[in-house]
Amino acid sequence: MFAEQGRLCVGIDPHAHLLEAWGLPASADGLRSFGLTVVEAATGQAGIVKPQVAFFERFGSAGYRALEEVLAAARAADLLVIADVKRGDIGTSVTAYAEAWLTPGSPLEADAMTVAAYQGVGSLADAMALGERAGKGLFVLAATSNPEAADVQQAIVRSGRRAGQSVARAIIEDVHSFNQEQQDGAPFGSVGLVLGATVELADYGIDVATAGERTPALPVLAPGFGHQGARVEDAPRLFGSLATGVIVSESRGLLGAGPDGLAEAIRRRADEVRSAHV
Ligand SMILES: O=c1ccn([C@@H]2O[C@H](COP(=O)(O)O)[C@@H](O)[C@H]2O)c(=O)[nH]1
Repeated sequence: MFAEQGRLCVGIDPHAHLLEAWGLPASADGLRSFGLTVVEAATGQAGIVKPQVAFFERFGSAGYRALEEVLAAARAADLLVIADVKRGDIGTSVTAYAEAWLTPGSPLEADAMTVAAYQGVGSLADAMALGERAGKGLFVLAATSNPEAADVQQAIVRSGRRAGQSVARAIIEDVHSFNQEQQDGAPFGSVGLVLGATVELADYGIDVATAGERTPALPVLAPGFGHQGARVEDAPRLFGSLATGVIVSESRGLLGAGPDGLAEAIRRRADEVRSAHV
């Protein structure tokens, strides 16, 4: 999929101001139209879409019904779907979240989901194993794109085998250990990281020159392009050896061109991503 369709991930973030600009109602029907329009515009141009589930949750069960249709349409169009849900909890509960989003045939089936390791990467172990068995993926938040997160994510772990590493670095190492244990000959691990394109990974004690030299390779979901200020041409410098696994994720910067100019904006950004050799 990476080779054929490239690494651009188009966010499906139906902000209220975008619904209005697109001439859509602020309702579950508006979300459905918005999501289906993004899916249509991305098809054949980008390989991946990422619905931001928060916007659908605002409309309760009707929002979830709209989301189910958008997920099904994206998967039917052969787009990979990353459900941006950022779930985290004790192990048994986070596993139930994984069952909801990663079980084949489930109403909310996606190809991957985002999860939070605040309760420890170990709390995600069963969910990660479930994803691996189902041929699905998880992206664990590590160094996120929002500036408020730096204090927590750069904090130094005090005990255990990751002592002395930043929280973000420790999460990367734990995820890599899981992928190594599961290794099945696939070039990429089933679990990846969220590493924002707005941050300098050196500030987290991560050396991008070597961080990506791993087998299996680490998938990286990289939000922060466009509206948050990161530029596609900077991706090779920002991610270094991790760049082979980077998914360039952008929402508002592309969605602002919609609905009429969205397909063209996606086409142009997908070309930029290819030219940047990410
Ligand atoms: O570190 C993170 C993790 C997730 N996000 C999500 O990505 C999109 C970004 O939207 P833009 O409009 O391109 O800024 C949004 O859904 C966030 O919740 C992130 O930005 N940073």
